[in-house]
Amino acid sequence: MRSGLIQLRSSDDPAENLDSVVGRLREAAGQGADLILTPEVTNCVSASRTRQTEVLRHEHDDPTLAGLRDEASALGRWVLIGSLALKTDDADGRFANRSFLIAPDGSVAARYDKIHMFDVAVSETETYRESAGYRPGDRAVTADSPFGRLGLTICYDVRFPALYRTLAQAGAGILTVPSAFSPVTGAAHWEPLLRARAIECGAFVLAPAQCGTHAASRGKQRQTHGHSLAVSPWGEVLADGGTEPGLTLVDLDLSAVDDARGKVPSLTHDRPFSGPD
Ligand SMILES: O=C(O)CNC(=O)[C@H](CS)NC(=O)CCC(=O)C(=O)O
Repeated sequence: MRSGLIQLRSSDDPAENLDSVVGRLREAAGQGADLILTPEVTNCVSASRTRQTEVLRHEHDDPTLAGLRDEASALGRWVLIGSLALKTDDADGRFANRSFLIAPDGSVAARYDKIHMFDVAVSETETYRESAGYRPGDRAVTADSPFGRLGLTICYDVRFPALYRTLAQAGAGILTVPSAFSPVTGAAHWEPLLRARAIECGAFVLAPAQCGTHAASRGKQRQTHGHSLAVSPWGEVLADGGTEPGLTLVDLDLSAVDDARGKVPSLTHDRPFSGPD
């Protein structure tokens, strides 16, 4: 099967972002992609609560979700919307950071809310507090497709290997990690983390990414690492999307999952242990 990783430099204007994603989806379908993936916060990259409150919508009337469902069915392809920032009915006004798997008939096959929140001080001048704006999820999600079982995750989740082990042991052979990684942590950690998850799970890792310099908010320009990555179950980097927006096509030989797990069956070797005291 052929996968297509869409790399975006999303702005804080959802209509503009929808236009560019639809263009890339058509390009990917034209090149024969069966499963097409977009990055985290495909609809809007913004650190301004005011701007988000103005432009974001609830899932039931979100134009990006509606538009991408229509496009998936028009093209007859599977589409993993890495995530959409969406309004919720929570009293504290926090948003959801939600990933969607769309089937070729346009239906929502699965939805996943990012569990782990990026509350991190990368340096004195670069800090993130995702939990201030977003409500974390609390459920691991898999979904069945013609390409086997998918395990859905988002970005900072990649640092929590227990989630991936759970998904792999639940039968996922493709793990999705749509992201908007920070440039500093991206340079140091992005590739090794993704390769480690692929190796320990014996699973393909597909990680479409945001890249470049995004719209300024609160006087600060947000930058993201790019380098959309596809990794084989043996841990090899199959493709790297570089630093510019674009489309990366990757052919996946799905038998590589059983091959890798046959050679190193570590997923079946968990042992109970006690301590430390
Ligand atoms: O901000 C939004 O609108 C959506 N959320 C994100 O982009 C999140 C929180 S800032 N980014 C990450 O999780 C990057 C993780 C990362 O860079 C690392 O683990 O090192």
